[in-house]
Amino acid sequence: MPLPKKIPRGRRSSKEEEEEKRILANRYQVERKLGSGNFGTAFLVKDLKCKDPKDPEQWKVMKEIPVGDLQPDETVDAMHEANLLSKLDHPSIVKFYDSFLDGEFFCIVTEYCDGGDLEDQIIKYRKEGKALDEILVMDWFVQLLLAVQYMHSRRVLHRDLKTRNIFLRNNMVKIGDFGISRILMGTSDMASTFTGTPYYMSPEVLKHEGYNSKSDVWSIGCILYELCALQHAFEGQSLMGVMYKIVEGTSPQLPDKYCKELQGVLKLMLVKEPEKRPSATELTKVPFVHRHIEKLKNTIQVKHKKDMQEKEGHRKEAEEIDNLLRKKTHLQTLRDSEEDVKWKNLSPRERMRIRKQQKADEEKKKLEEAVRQSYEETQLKKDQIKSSFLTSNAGALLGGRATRPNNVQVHQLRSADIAYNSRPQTAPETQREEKEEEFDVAEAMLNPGAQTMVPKQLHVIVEDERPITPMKDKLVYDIKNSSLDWKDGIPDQPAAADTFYSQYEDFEDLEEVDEEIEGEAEDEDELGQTAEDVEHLIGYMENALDTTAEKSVTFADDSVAGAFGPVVRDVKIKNLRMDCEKKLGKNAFQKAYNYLKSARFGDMAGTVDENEIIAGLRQYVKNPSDCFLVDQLLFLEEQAKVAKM
Ligand SMILES: Nc1ncnc2c1ncn2[C@@H]1O[C@H](COP(=O)(O)OP(=O)(O)OP(=O)(O)O)[C@@H](O)[C@H]1O
Repeated sequence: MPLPKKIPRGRRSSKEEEEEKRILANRYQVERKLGSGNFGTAFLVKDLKCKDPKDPEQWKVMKEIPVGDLQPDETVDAMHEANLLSKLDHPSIVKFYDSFLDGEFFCIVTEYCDGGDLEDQIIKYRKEGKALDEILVMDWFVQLLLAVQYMHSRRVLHRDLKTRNIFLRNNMVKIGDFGISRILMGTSDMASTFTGTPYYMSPEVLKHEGYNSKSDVWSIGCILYELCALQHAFEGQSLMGVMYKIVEGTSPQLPDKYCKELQGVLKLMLVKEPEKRPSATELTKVPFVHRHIEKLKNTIQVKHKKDMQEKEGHRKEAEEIDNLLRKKTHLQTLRDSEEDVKWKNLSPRERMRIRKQQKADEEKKKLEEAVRQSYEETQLKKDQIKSSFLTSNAGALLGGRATRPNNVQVHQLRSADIAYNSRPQTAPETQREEKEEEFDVAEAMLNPGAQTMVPKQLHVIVEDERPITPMKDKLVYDIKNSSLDWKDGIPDQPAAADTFYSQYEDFEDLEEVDEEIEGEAEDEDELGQTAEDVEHLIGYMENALDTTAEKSVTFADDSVAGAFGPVVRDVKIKNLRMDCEKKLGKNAFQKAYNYLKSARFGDMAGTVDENEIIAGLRQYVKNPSDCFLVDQLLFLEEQAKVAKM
């Protein structure tokens, strides 16, 4: 998984930078703000408990929800609910990790999904003028259905399913905020209708008939429609218009591109009466859905098997490299300690011999350097001789004898190879031949008479007053035998380790190999995480395909008092008011608000129809549909008033 993108420093306010330094619960370091929702603010955080800086699981989401100044005993229910949620685990549900109180905030820590949400996808497709492929729609829908089935079988309702709450991670969909509304709002009837956007609300919820498991099914029906049509299932110019369509309107039609069976599934999910609407489990038994679960299971299984084989291949390769490196280190250690032991076991005579050879090694280096320098100087001299000879004796060379320069001596040595053999190894063979050729010409110029007398195999070193001594000659001979490799306790040919090292010629150094292995391990981690999810999903699909599975029942939440309810609701109302002011401007907002309040709940209530209300709003705002949020605000304020009575 790619690490979360960083916002460039310049684009962050100093407050945001300050935010980034915060560490909560001694564990979560705020990285950046992701956005604000109905209840609070979401942040990307780094889990400091994850020690591996490359572990993608270190990135989590923390939602900070203002809940006011509560006594610890007032939060017991919420904490208990949160604890239960953290025990649930499904590959298509955003994992709930942790929760804690931090001052006046209730904090929830969940899995981070880096692939955006379904609303983003819908907007993207709409902008590009494209439609989502039916198979992709069904792949996502099946995952959503199985996730809802899982939660419902544990008697947990979502209450706020919408495309903005469904995330993508590693090409799998994941539902966020499952069970959160129960923690925050409890399960009172008041809470049942208290959600943000109305587009996914079921008729029974809008009619205050209570929220139950079928209400979640309605919401995924709306999501299914939106994925196909790229617009809400129930649209309207005003909140009331949307609500009216949900309660009274007909079921929307999918675009022709999608098959009749899919249209049939949608129709089942958008049945107005919850008792006639199928449960998530019943939907998995609808032949079209059942077949798709089977198809998806097979596709995932084949791909998973291939991924696993590839992973196994990578793992084996990484293991081999790892083993070889271990052997290499081990061998080196052994070799070092062997040398220690063997050194101790040597006789004084042998030790003396080795010391001598070590000394010879050092001398060898010195001599090599001296020979190299001498060689270079000689070449330089020859060049000088050649050019001065050619300029000053050109005539003589052409017609008679050349003059020999005074400061040059020529030494002919029987131990001929020495000069070249002890030359630095880097001198290429061709260069060597060229030099020999050059030398012969120079020699001919220096000593034309001797030219035929110099045997071809003899090499001559030209030195500036520095003859090679017998002592040096002897050292050069010693160099050839100065290897310090071991065999049977005495220096010998290169050890097996060198042959072993040669396998690593491709690697610049050990660090590079380590990085390579680390990289493989990282891929493996990511695959490991995905693989786990995939295996779980296959398991859930197998269960869903089991026709003997029990039939599910409709249920509503068990009664839980939402301790945070009143505060959370007030925060939501405050935020909504701010959003309205921002959208319409303070002045226009206030006028539209007063007018709508009177039309919905005041003097005008029941005397004007929806068209008249829209026409009335035109006095204050250019686009009456911009007052959608104002309607929502009024609706929430009314609920809060009733709740306080
Ligand atoms: N698990 C997650 N992984 C990645 N991004 C997330 C996650 N949860 C939330 N976000 C992002 O954080 C931002 C705020 O999310 P939040 O859920 O608080 O509000 P919302 O979804 O916009 O509205 P609502 O409160 O109605 O759910 C959004 O941009 C959302 O995409």
